[in-house]
Amino acid sequence: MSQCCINPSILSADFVNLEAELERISGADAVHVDVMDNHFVPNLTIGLPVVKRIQEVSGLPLDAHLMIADADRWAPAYAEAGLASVTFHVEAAAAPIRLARELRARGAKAGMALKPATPVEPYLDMLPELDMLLIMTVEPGFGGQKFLDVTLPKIRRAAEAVRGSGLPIAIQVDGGIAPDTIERAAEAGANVFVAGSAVYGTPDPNEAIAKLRAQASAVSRAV
Ligand SMILES: O=C(CO)[C@@H](O)[C@H](O)COP(=O)(O)O
Repeated sequence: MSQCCINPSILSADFVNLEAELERISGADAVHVDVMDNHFVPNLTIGLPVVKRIQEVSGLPLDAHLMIADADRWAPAYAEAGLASVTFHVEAAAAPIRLARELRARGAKAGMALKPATPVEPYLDMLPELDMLLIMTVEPGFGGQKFLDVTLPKIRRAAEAVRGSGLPIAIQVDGGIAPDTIERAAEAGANVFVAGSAVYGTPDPNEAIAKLRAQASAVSRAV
């Protein structure tokens, strides 16, 4: 895949003016929605009712990243709500294969996220059950953190396994993605990039999206 996707995280948006903030990222590929429960991560954001409303007013597909405990119980409702993709954390799922199947059965793409310290190897057999692997490039919980270079070998390993499988599985990265880090992540094999502060922290979010996409796509074409 040479055309890379940029999914801005609305964690860095102004939550009081979300509808206007969505309009500022109209050039994005999808809206990345971070759901945090203050259990799985030490931060609290929004839940299903707000996500549903965002879905109603957004002209873009929604890409939900569930940083919540007991994902087996709560994630299927996000798929039921019609979101394009629903990503749960493997560390928070008792039965990840069953959960991925449930998400797909409800019409969503099934994504599985790994924290920086979680190895990918034990889960490579699961690839046929997934549409996306999210390799966290910071500890989940907060925007504005520094990209962890230590995650690059894991991105490489995941991308290599996906290529070997021949399956159309996206490799998403999330955390510290910015003009000075996106090329490293793309070179390692990522093709869907979540960016919060590097998009909303600029005067023109759509311009930031276009630049990030061009940077990543150029690297992706070259490798
Ligand atoms: O999931 C998370 C944080 O847990 C992310 O989606 C952040 O919101 C990304 O923010 P930046 O690092 O791009 O500022």
